[in-house]
Amino acid sequence: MAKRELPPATLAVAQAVAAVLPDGDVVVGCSGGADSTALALGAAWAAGRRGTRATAVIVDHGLQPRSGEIARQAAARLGAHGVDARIVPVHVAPSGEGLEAAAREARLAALADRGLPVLLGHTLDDQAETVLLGLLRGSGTRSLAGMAEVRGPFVRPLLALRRAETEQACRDWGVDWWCDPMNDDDAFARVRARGLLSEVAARLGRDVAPALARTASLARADADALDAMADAVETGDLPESARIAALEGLPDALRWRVLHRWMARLGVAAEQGNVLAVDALLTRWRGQGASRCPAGPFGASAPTCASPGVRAATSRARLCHVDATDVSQDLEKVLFTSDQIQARIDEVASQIDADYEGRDILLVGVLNGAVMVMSDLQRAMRSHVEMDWMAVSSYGAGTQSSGVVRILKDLNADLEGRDVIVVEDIIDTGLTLSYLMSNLASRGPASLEIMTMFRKPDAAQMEVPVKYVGFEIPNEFVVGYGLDYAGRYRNLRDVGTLAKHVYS
Ligand SMILES: O=P(O)(O)OC[C@H]1O[C@H](OP(=O)(O)OP(=O)(O)O)[C@H](O)[C@@H]1O
Ligand code: HPA
Repeated sequence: MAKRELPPATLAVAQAVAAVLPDGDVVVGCSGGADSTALALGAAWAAGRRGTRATAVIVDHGLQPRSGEIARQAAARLGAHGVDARIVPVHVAPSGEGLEAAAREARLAALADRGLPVLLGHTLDDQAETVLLGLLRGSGTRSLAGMAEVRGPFVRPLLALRRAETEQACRDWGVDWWCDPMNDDDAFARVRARGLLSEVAARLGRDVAPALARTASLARADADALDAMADAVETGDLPESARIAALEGLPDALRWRVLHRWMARLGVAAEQGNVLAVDALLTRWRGQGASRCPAGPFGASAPTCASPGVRAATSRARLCHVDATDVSQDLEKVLFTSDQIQARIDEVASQIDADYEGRDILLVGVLNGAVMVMSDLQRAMRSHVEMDWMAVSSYGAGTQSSGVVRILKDLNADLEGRDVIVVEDIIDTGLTLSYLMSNLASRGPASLEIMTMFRKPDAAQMEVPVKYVGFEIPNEFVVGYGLDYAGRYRNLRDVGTLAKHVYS
């Protein structure tokens, strides 16, 4: 058939195939539907002009009651139009990925079996559905990239054409096609996506498929470029600290890809939550401990991240496991870094030294929270200090003061005539210290003052005279540097606000 004899829709199909037709013979995957029937006819036309052969292969999955008959009818229709058509029966063994995926695997394997390029009949509408499904999967640029025009032996010449065009092309060629009832079966995600696209188009008053298909080609170009850049990141020969610095310096898009590959290689479930948890150890490490990730779907049952390779690659946090429960997810923001806290402790210690020049001081720490500040403060002081401890509790496992202060452990020291400074991690409502101060004042100290690392002025319910304050902070629940929530987070070096999802 000469080109000028082809009506517009058939010409569009034939030209689309001719534009990408590989040299030599090809196989055309054909289901008997309009898309692949038009593709087979277009390929036969284009191959004929080149003097090569296009053989339509109809894979019979044996999954529908009349599948053999349907395949024979499809072959006959093509044969009547001069297309060489073969039927290849396959056995579909259900796999963990579901029957649809297993059928697809078996089909592609059968089509590629001859070692020839394989043309597939996916259209722009299929591409739009694939992008929508990818968007809902939420795995980023790659999942928006849809189907590639060429991937391995598979070539998709019709990605720029609409389904309506392939149907029109079949009509123009005078060939009937098979309407697969599965295409209307809502049990399939793709069918539901198709319905959703029609609804979106109706609601917006415009066809959205072309925009989604354009998104696919833009996203594919971006994803290919970023993947190539991530492939080129090679930190293997660098010492650990340089390796960490090299990764830290990368933009998120590259660093996450590098971490994703590395975790996948170790058999760890490299879903984004886990990647971010590991990433936080690299880029936002503030003393949080190891992070544990479950093994990936094909990995061994236990995480393999305890290997020295894992530690070397990711962690100055001495990472030994990788986990989505990494505490960085539990913090909303860091208010004070360890360095800022230490610098402020030095200032307060100097001030106390100056105020108590020539006097011995008894520091009374309030367990448990004050352990860190007591330890750092006294080491920053030049004065002679003794220390003693009280244990009281008013918060228990919650984020609100119970208002009832209990002495869990009393002092060993006698306060009579002593210069006493009570050391606290935080004053919040003031209930704890207001109770404690009147209790301690009744024991006859020469002087009694308070040093607290943090104070929340907006939360005060009781006025407590505080001589030394590290930092005033907003009225938010904070953790780290001795401050806990339900016993956790005390060992973080920085102090940050606790994300609400942890306690709501
Ligand atoms: O000003 P307030 O509202 O009374 O809160 C301050 C108190 O709360 C915390 O103790 P917590 O009872 O939580 O025990 P902990 O030190 O063992 O964490 C903190 O260490 C203070 O002692
Ligand atoms: N964090 C931890 N413990 C506390 C707080 C806080 O904000 N306030 C009183 N105890």
